[in-house]
Amino acid sequence: MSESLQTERKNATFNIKELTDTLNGGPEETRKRKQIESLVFNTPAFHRQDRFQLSREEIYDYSIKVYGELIKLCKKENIEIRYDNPDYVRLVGCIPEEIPVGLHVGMFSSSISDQGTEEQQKKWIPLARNFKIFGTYAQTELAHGTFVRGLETTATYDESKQEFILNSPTITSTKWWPGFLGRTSNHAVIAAQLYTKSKCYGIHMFIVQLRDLKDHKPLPGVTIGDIGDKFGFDTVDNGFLRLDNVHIPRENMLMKYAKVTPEGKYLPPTNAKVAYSAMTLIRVVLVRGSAKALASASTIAIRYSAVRHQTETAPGKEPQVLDYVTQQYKLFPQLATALAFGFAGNYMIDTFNKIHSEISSGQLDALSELHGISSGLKAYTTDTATAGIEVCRRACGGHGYSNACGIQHIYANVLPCVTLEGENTVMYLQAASKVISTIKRLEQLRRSGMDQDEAWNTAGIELVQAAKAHCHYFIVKNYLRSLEKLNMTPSLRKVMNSIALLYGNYGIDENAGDFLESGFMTGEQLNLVKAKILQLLSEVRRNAVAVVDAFDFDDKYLRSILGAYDGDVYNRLYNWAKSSPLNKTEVHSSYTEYLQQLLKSKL
Ligand SMILES: CCCCCCCCCCCCCC(=O)SCCNC(=O)CCNC(=O)[C@H](O)C(C)(C)COP(=O)(O)OP(=O)(O)OC[C@H]1O[C@@H](n2cnc3c(N)ncnc32)[C@H](O)[C@@H]1OP(=O)(O)O
Ligand SMILES: Cc1cc2nc3c(=O)[nH]c(=O)nc-3n(C[C@H](O)[C@H](O)[C@H](O)COP(=O)(O)OP(=O)(O)OC[C@H]3O[C@@H](n4cnc5c(N)ncnc54)[C@H](O)[C@@H]3O)c2cc1C
Repeated sequence: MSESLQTERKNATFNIKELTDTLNGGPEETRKRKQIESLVFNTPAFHRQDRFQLSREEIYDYSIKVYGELIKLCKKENIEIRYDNPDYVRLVGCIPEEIPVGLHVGMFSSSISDQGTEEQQKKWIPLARNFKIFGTYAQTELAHGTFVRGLETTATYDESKQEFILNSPTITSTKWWPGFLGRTSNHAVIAAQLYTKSKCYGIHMFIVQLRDLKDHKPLPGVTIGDIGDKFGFDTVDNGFLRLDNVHIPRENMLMKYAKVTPEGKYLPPTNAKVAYSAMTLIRVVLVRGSAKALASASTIAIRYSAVRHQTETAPGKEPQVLDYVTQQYKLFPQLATALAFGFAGNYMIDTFNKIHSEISSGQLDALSELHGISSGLKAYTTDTATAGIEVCRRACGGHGYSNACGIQHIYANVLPCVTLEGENTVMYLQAASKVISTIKRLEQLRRSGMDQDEAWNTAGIELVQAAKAHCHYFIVKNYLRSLEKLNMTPSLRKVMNSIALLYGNYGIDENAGDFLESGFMTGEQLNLVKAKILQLLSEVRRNAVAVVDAFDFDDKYLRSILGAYDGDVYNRLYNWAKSSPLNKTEVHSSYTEYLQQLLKSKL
């Protein structure tokens, strides 16, 4: 165990276990989490030491193996795989890979349970829940992701056969990006333009079988595959799909809200946007996901900064890099943000559960409110977490660039979240129709003769800024309210208050221009904010390692040499280097193939 980390832990002014329990929702919740986690951490099949040295094909193979192991484990332990089962959420939450179960449960099955009739649910949900079928959510196309109404895939009703016929009429209508579509899924919920009696009724969802259940071969009319290598998400076979006259029974259109009768009559839903429910669920989940990702990266960078000593500041004294105020100014706001987003994530899950049960019972009034807040917070938290994770990586210096750091993987998997489930600018704009002050500006533009679309586009930058400011304000308010409600010992409360104040003051400092421009604060007041931040950084310094310890990430989850609990960074780094595939033999084969020739040549 690193002496530096031991000292940090000894010097903490609060009880680490108390904070872990507080963040988990009580000691009993911590116990349940640890019990579930031990199932994963004690099953060797979930872990590969050489994970970061595998080829793309091997990584995909590994992710499917993990998927299978997870399903077996759930069956053995009697854990029902559904997104609203806390034990399942705990279990899947300690697997640090993207595996197909997320989309299968979170988008494929949830679309059916939210938008399917009782009969459809009776037929499909047991098949999905028992993994007799593997599903994904195929909406995005080559030419249209954001503009859902512009999708080109068609589902045309043929009343003589009571079937829908699905087609990708153009290259641009090829489904593109859906996760686990390329090689894994045999079914998909597909978004397509519904046609009946020669009239288009817009986007609706259809369950389509894509592959044979016996040999997994694509069914007639289905052309399907992986879209190729990406920045990250290397476990995922994001796919392409073309449909050529694929027939499905009428009953495969999800018909809880919108319906097509056997005779081909279209019956509209009370709110067409109810068809977007799966996207809303994942946007909500991503708020908590951002918090967890930033907490993981903060843990690695803060532990490493306590172990790392650099630059002799007095004879024989090389301080821990965590003692430099500049390092604290990089890292402690990330720690504070992770906590703030954690509370925002809890708020979103509670709000989602409340509104979701209203929607299930047919009351759709709060759908738009849920959409506004989930869009804004999804964008704000994924944007901020992505930037914060990179700050953590850079704070690890040179070793931060090695895959041994562990932050790269976190970054690569959070990065697409600023695009998937709604590109963030577009999501901010969805949240901005909800911010009162921007309406004034829009009215001004309208009075100057612009039409609604023109005015909206012209005010776009301000609208996005307003949405960001609103999300930030909401998160600060929710953070302070959540702390007030928690039952904590005075020593823990003191630490948590300092971190919350740091979050608030740092936010003002970062956006100082806006506060000055609006006349809300003077330069003198901003100087007070800066002084307060310095004071708070020194308060947080003493407890920083203990706070990240309280997140309680297992080393098997973090997979970081720089951020492991024992801080034995240098021995581990040396062993990591020795295990590099390039070091397998004493002399690499390229020597005899090329270098030796060069040495022998008479150039
Ligand atoms: C962090 C670490 C985690 C790691 C891994 C996680 C893995 C995750 C895996 C996930 C894999 C990724 C999986 C994927 O990526 S799945 C694909 C995700 N795709 C998208 O998210 C597409 C984004 N685009 C849209 O959602 C729509 O097209 C938007 C919203 C832009 C416009 O829409 P549309 O073109 O239809 O517009 P309209 O003009 O007809 O209507 C506008 C009106 O509609 C209201 N409205 C709009 N939407 C909703 C809604 N949902 N609930 C309630 N209401 C809604 C809106 O407020 C407005 O209301 P009002 O103002 O008129 O009253
Ligand atoms: C890793 C990953 C996984 C994915 N998984 C799935 C999946 O499982 N299923 C699925 O169906 N899809 C999936 N997607 C697709 C994803 O949902 C879309 O890529 C996303 O919704 C963005 O759409 P787009 O690609 O069309 O971006 P575009 O809309 O083309 O964005 C390009 C630029 O245009 C801007 N822009 C677009 N419209 C507007 C506007 N109205 N106002 C202002 N600016 C605008 C954007 O801000 C952005 O800067 C996935 C994508 C990725 C990267």
